[in-house]
Parts: sequence; structure tokens; C-alpha cells
Amino acid sequence: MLRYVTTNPGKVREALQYLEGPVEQLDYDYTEVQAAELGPIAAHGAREAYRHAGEPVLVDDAGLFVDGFDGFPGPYSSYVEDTLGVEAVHRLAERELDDPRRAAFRCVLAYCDGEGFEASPDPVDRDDRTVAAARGAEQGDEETEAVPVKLFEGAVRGRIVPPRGDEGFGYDPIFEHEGTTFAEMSSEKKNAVSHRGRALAKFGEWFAERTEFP
Ligand SMILES: O=P(O)(O)OP(=O)(O)OP(=O)(O)OC[C@H]1O[C@@H](n2cnc3c(O)ncnc32)[C@H](O)[C@@H]1O
Repeated sequence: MLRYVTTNPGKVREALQYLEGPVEQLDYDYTEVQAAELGPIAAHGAREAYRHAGEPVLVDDAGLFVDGFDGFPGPYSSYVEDTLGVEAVHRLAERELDDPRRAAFRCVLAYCDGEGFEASPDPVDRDDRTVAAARGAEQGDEETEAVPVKLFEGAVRGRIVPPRGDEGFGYDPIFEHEGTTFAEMSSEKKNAVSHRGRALAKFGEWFAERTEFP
């Protein structure tokens, strides 16, 4: 059984459309370490969630990175949504930045089942570079850090616009991709182009190979 670790029901809706086989949400609030990138946060979360669950886990860390704000709110997206709110992020961008207010959604999925993985033969494989960065950035005890984690990243570019649409969650109403906000898309349509959809597709391919041919 694979546990998709999140407290966010919006993420679960999207992920369950992609993941095959036995998957269940694990509503577990892992510690979000402070880091400038999503990789170390997701990797740390996956190790902690694996320790908690004792079963294979997939952690999903995501955020909105606004180019003109040097990537802010990025890893702080959740805190900013809870404090300022999504519409304030749009108002701030409109006040401070010229149009088009370019931004990207990023998602990092971190898989951990306590076992080792073969290193990728491609030295420029971004996933493995991020894993290395994640290891370096962690402050946990040595035994915990030694548990391998595999990362899968997805990103999508768009622009910050006044809120439109009722679907989705979080920053979806203010993120426009090719003329449509994510909150104007069904979850199928969003998955087909989104940061999470892209990361899930990479994970799904890797996981199917791993489980079919152990
Ligand atoms: O950590 P978990 O429990 O998974 O739940 P969370 O909602 O806090 O998850 P993140 O830290 O990954 O999310 C950071 C913020 O980005 C938002 N977010 C993440 N993915 C999103 C998406 O696909 N569309 C819109 N907003 C998203 C989300 O609502 C949070 O405010």
C-alpha cells in the first residue's frame, strides 16, 4: 500500500487520478524544515512520514514562485496563503510588477520506502541533484539522513491574474496558463498540464517499473 501524505484534500483529488494500484491518503502533518527549495522540505517530510507510517510514502510539496519577487512565496506559499491570502498575493503583484506577471507552480514528490535505489546513470538528472542537495540541507540525525529518498519534480509556467474560477484550491484562481486559470479547469484538465500532473507522471512511470520487476 502506497500512502500519499498530505493534509490537503485538493491534492488528493488530483493525485488519485494518476496513481494506480492501492493508494490511500495519509493525513499526516510532517515537519516542514526551512529551506529555499522544495526538494529538501519534501525529502525530510518523506523520511519522517516513512518513520511514522512504516509503509511506502509519497510526500507532495508544492508552491507558487513569482518571477518578479525572486520566487516568493515559493516554499512559504502555505504560510502566505494562511496569513495574507491568495488575493493579496495578486494585489501585491499588480501593484509592484509590470504585466505580464510571470510565475511558475512547482511540485516535488518525495518517495521513501526505506530501501536503496540505484543512482541514475545520467549525471545531469535533476532529480538526483535535488536528492544530493536535500541530503546536504538536512539537519536530522545520521541514521535518518541515510534513508534514501527519490524525488520527482514538475513545473508549469503562467502568470498572476485577478482571481477567476471556482475549481481547484489554493492559488489556482490567480494562476493563468495559456489563457485559462487553473480554477477554471476541471482537475483532469489541470492534471494534464500542471506541476503536480507532470511530477505524478514521472513518479508513476518509475514506480510501475519498480513494482512490476522487483
Ligand atoms: O503540506 P500538505 O499537508 O501537503 O498541504 P499544504 O496545502 O500545506 O501543501 P504545500 O505546503 O505543498 O502547499 C503550499 C501552498 O501552495 C498551495 N498549492 C499547492 N499546490 C497547489 C496547486 O496545485 N494549486 C494551487 N495552489 C497550490 C497550497 O494551497 C498551499 O497554500
